[in-house]
Amino acid sequence: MEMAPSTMAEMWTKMGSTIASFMFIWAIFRQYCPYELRRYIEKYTHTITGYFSPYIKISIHEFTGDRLKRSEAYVAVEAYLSANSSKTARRLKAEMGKDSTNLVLSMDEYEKVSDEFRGAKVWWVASKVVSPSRPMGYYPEQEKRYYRLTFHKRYREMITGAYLEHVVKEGKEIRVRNRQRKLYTNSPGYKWPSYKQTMWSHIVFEHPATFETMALEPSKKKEIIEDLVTFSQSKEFYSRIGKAWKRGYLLYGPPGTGKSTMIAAMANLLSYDVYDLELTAVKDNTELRKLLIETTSKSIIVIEDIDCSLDLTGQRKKKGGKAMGDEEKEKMEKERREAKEESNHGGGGGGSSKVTLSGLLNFIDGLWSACGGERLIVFTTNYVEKLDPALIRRGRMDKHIELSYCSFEGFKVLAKNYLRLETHPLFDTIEGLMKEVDITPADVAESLMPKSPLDDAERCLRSLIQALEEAKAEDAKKVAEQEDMSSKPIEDHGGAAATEDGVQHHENSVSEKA
Ligand SMILES: Nc1ncnc2c1ncn2[C@@H]1O[C@H](COP(=O)(O)OP(=O)(O)OP(=O)(O)O)[C@@H](O)[C@H]1O
Ligand SMILES: [Mg+2]
Repeated sequence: MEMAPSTMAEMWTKMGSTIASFMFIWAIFRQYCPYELRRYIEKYTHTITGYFSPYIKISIHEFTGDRLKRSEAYVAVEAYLSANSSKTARRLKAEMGKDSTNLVLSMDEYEKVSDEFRGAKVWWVASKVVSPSRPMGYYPEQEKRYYRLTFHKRYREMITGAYLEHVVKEGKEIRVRNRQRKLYTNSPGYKWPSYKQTMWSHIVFEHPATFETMALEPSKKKEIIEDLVTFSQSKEFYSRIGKAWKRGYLLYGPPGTGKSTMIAAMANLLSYDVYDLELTAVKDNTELRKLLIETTSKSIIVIEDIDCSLDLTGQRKKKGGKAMGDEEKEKMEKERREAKEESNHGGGGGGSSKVTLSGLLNFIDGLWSACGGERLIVFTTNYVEKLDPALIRRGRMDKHIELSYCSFEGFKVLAKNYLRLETHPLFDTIEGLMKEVDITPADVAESLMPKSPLDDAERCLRSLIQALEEAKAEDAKKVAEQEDMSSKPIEDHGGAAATEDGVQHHENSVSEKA
């Protein structure tokens, strides 16, 4: 029997208004019903519908019990769905992708997408639970995001086994492929609000340095690359020998010899993130541990100028006593540290850190340091001899790499990079001069940099020759002054002190120059 059109219309209107009233009442209920009561009702509604529904639901939460780190499963599902849902989802959100060149689409909150696996259909929903703000209103509402997977109970075994394995595996692969590498900092310049869940701030890591462009003796370069690659492929080995999967590198040498550049090259070689840890901005050992826990796998934790970051040299100073001329040296050293701190961190260090040497040692190889895995810890310093031996012993800092003045081989790499020159008649002159004086790769690079559009390769090489000749004249002047001073009997002590200062350090480096 067919219904009259007017009756049909009435019925639709009635149904529409019933649904609208129900939704209105539900909205009012959600708004004014106490949070606990609402959760209680929702819980029992789910239990009752669960008895009748043939569907199974699995939730994957962003933060699990300990709430310290995003759950790995959530992150993998997020990546999997971003790649697979952008063609079917109707509401998408866009984020900047790798190398900041493209937008990556992923499903928006409350969006539902379907997926198929070996003939079984499943549905994914991105959702969140909003917990209410605290009574004093100081902390804002907290959002707990999760993905919910729904599927028919007849596929239970396959979905909980093979399908979820497939999602996590593919999600992880997608993440590695699309990963936009990040440079993190804990510097106070980027103060985080107290309710924010992470203590690190980050920007995209875009440093172009590679080992290829680094001026370094070829055999040393090869050795470092092999060491890094072996480390990154040794997951099984580390677990077999019962050691946390991490490795410490100590980079030391005079300013401008490429320590920071090498860190960027390491990150680019292994596709790791970089955590630039500013120790003076860390309140105490507890905060240091929190920062460590929040670092992710496949990363390099860097502490630059470790000798300037903490008073890790205090014990040694007390033991050694004061030699003649030490006061002046100490003053100069203090100025150098302050200048370094300011240039590295825009003067934001503050210096009120209560991090101790033992806190730092714990950070490097305590129990907490093993969480996460696949991590490099890199320290840099200009004065390796000033660091506490405990800090840099093998096992903590496994590999000590000295970066020294530029060798002729190093110069050739720079000439190739900067001027596209493999050989030139002026190379012989440069080689001769480089044997006589020390010059940092930073100074060579600066001389080879064209200063005007008219500067051709030859002009740049001549500019380097001039810099080398000036350095040679400067050295000769210093030697003459020293000889002059040591010829006076009263200044014998001065001569002794001089063996400890920069000149001595300089000579050591010459002998090690490639
Ligand atoms: N070995 C090198 N190969 C190529 N370029 C280099 C090298 N060393 C230095 N440079 C150039 O010099 C600049 C300064 O180098 P870098 O900042 O790495 O020195 P550093 O050793 O970290 O100095 P500091 O001790 O003052 O921090 C870099 O931008 C880079 O262009
Ligand atoms: Mg540096």
